[in-house]
Amino acid sequence: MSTPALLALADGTLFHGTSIGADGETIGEVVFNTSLTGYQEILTDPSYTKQMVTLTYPHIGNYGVNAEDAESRAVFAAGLIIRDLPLIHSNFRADMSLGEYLVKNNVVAIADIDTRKLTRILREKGAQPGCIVTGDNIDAAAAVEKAKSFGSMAGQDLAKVVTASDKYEWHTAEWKLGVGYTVQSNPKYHVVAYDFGVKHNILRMLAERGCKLTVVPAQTPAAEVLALNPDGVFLSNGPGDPEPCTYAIDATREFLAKGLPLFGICLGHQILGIAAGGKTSKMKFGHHGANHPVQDLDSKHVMITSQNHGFQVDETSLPANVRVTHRSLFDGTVQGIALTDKPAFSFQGHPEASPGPHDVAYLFDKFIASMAERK
Ligand SMILES: NC(=O)CC[C@H](N)C(=O)O
Repeated sequence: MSTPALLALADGTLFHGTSIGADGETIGEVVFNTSLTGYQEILTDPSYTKQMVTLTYPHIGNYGVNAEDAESRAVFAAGLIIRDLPLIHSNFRADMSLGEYLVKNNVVAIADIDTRKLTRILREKGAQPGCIVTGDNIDAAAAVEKAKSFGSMAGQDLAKVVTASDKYEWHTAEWKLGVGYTVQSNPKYHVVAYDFGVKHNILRMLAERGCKLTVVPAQTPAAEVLALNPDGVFLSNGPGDPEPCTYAIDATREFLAKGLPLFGICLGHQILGIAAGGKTSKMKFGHHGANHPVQDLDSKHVMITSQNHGFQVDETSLPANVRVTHRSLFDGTVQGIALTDKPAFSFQGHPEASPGPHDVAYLFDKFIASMAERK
């Protein structure tokens, strides 16, 4: 017999379904993601801390879960909400089913609800807090109150919560079919990567391109990083609101002053935007998916990109020395910036994909080129 589960939204909407993960309850901000595949990478993306993800694609779990596709050390999403978990999974790389993985990682998750209705609510009203509860005698009114108690993602400094506790070196490069993960044994550049909740594929793509990486905790002062004598500094993705990450914003200002090559992704992009003099704001429901069109304003190329953000850099707040380089073709929001007087640039979406298309991978090459030029 399957265990019942309830998803309650802060606005009082109730979705009755089936528990497909751990028993218990969880609260978080509910966001919808339009990726067709990549549920394992999404669950393990630290940027989803305190967020529960609903996938708009109806069948989730078809190809199971494997040991190689994790994007970090653990599952960070606060919960999973799907339409249908298939009875069987099938893939030559799979070690277990999605349901087994959710139980093993203690993730509360619900299936058999109308995810189209849920997505319409989030699109019209904006991302909102929710609560999933599993079990036979669920108190729906209490679940709505718990959802309301979550408050807002605005103002939450979560990068310093999920970051690594100590600095470490990273050498793993990209995954190759029939080989698995490869190792960078002959690096040309030393990059210090700030871990605000870094996705592993970013580190792998930098290693693949000839970088030795020293990954440092979010609150590492600029002086400690400069003492490592890096060729460039990378600012990672991460959860929460960028504005309270003053430690990272201050450090970034110091790197800008030194003229070090800088590359930021997602939270790292927002931190660069603030450090350069701009402002960020919370979006209505953000961008989460692996199928969002973005235009490179220099080449005019349109790329299909991976996205996961709920905050944005406000275009009108940017000073004269910051140029908008990329734009979302969904809503016109800023997707990339570059400083006109420093070797620093950033992207709001995810050039590392994982999951998603690799259309924006050229930005990693651009970062390598800016380090090569300075050397
Ligand atoms: N993936 C990310 O780095 C997300 C950045 C930030 N937490 C946001 O929601 O906008």
